[in-house]
Amino acid sequence: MVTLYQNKVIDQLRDVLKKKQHMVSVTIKMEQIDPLDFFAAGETLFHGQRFYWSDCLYERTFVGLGHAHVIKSEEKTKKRFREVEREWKQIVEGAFIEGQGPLMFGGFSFDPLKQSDEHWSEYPAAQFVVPTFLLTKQRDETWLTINVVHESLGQLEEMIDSLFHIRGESEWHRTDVVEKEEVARDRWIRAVHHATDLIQSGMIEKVVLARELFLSFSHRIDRSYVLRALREQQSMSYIFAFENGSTCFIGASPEQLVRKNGHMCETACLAGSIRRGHTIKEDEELGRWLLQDDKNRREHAFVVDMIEQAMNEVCTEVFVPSEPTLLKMRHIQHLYTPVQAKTREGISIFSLVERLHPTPALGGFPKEKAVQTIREIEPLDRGWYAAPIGWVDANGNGEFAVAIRSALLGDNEAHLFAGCGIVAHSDPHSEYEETNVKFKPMLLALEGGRE
Ligand SMILES: C=C(O[C@@H]1C=C(C(=O)O)C=C[C@H]1O)C(=O)O
Ligand SMILES: [Mg+2]
Repeated sequence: MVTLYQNKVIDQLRDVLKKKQHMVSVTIKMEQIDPLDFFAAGETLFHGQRFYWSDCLYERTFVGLGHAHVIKSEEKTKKRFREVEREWKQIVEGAFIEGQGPLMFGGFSFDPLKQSDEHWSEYPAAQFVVPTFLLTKQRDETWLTINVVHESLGQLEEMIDSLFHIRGESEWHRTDVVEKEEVARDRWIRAVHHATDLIQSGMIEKVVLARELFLSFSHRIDRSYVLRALREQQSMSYIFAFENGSTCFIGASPEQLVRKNGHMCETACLAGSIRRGHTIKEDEELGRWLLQDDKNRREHAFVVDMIEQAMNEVCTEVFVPSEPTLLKMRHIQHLYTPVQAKTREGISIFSLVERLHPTPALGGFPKEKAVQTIREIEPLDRGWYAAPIGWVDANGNGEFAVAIRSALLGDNEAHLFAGCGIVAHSDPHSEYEETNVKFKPMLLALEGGRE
């Protein structure tokens, strides 16, 4: 499939590598291929170095194989966003580009100051990768970008050969769950009580508390299988996977953090939840209830107010609808307010991410106090859960989702995460039930599609 262009590309790379540029990035048009077959084809040669991303509207899908360059930051302050931005600019400026240019994909941790758990050890405060091979599918067109830094051309030829074997008939493997454990369930319920006390005493107004579900499996989890299940089951979601060493962070999130294209940018307020109904009638009743429920409207309003203010500081023409609507996913419906704006001169996607993360949908309000409260009372390390994950291209355009409805996969185990917004009148039992609904997308994909 790549072979038609293989010799031409290798020759091109050979020529430009002679110029000793820091990175060479060449894009060629490819035949149509399912991006998941491309992801699966990297299983052996690029295991631990793959990523997958598709946006809510399937406008763009990216699959990365191999690491041409890795940008990492262990910085525990907001400097991490600027460090990544600086390094990315340097790479782009020093690159020889033919075609669309390189793109990097990665994410940030939720809170670098939180004591880190062993299972998140491969996920630092920030990490982005520029893949050796990037497949881009945009509408009906498919492109392959090859980014080369250190690899010898010999290795590259071998890698391209291996991609030639993609036949679009990958085998998928399902594995059985052998153990399911609600981690620190009682501590989480106590934390919710604690949070409502803090809110009622006026210390804080909203705080989001998350908990963990641990699963172990009879066999190795097939990441391509899980991605395919997510793609089939969770329409209108960002589907993502980021492999790092032996683990893979994966999910299907309905929540956009920010998208930037030139000066135009979008973000979204998503908070307030209820399950889907079993019948259309029940579903509509639940939706109407959600739109009018005081507790959920409060949860949502904190997010709208904060995002509107943050955007007004760096944008013009900020448009925020006055009332939320419903966003209905397979298992859950949310209150939703989309926001559009035009960035001021010199405002990068990194500064938007820095400003927005975490919104009160994932942190709380006021921001600093909420993050500190989470750090102190939440019985888990969020790692990259609930944090920004996404891509940035050579022109500084890109998109980030909020990495919820997600799990960290090891070989035979999975850590699933789900949280909910606690406000003054939150009832721990209903919040607990809300997290159960939010675990469903990952559970269904991992359990092999049985509901
Ligand atoms: C924290 C999560 O979801 C967030 C919390 C919501 C809520 O409490 O109503 C709704 C959407 C998300 O912003 C999660 O899914 O883990
Ligand atoms: Mg909620």
